[in-house]
Amino acid sequence: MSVYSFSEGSSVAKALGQYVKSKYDTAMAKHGRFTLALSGGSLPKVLAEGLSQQKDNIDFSKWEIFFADERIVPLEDENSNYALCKEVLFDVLPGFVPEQIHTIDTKFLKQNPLDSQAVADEYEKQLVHVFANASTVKVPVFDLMLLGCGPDGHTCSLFPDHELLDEDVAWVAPITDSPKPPKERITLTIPVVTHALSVAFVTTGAAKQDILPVVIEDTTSKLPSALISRAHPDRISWFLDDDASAKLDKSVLRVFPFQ
Ligand SMILES: O=C(O)[C@H](O)[C@@H](O)[C@H](O)[C@H](O)COP(=O)(O)O
Repeated sequence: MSVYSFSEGSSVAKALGQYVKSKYDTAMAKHGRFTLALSGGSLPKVLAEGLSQQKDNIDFSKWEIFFADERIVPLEDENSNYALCKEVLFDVLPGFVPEQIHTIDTKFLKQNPLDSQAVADEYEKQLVHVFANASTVKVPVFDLMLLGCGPDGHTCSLFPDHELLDEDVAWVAPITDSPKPPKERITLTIPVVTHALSVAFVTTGAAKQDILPVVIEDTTSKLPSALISRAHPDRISWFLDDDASAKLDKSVLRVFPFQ
């Protein structure tokens, strides 16, 4: 596991941009496209800042984008992860192909009651379609997942002690009791997240400093972020600022290789 800490947010963004560019280069050399799963929360803005420094050397039309989790709301709703990413990323950086940005199918929102399982199943079909010829294993293999980590150790919409942590069949699952609002969401499941070739957690601010030692240093932790970090430590990077990393043992920190 590579844990990086930077003195300020702009340095986190710059490093994240360099890291994503290197994963994009590797994916392009390998299969001519870049498959990426994105979280909501604070991540999209940091990513946008980092990518704006790399944009001249990236062909965004080669990006195939899914959401690591999504709130079941209209696509233009202020709670939509897609809406947030559209505002700060897709509408700002050049070349994204709308058909390659995979949103939830909002036709289900017209139903009453809402069938969140149907939303998850349809999203899974989009994954099947995109990864049909690419995967030799029975789980999609993303080039990169960019995730957040909540102050309780959740990531995607995988929350501590939730039954979804045991899901080992579905690629996409609904959640109807999310402790972080809104309650109704879909999320990629742990098998999909842990099959990604690379996973980066991007987490800043003092509100995260108590949970990070548990997630990163406690090898028995059952918190979702810890379970994912431990599955394949060599594929995991953490991008933190010094407020977030303040209570980590300094021996876990690595020097960021691109600087
Ligand atoms: O849709 C969501 O709610 C996010 O995908 C969620 O999993 C987020 O990544 C974490 O809650 C961290 O959010 P912050 O980075 O804003 O703390």
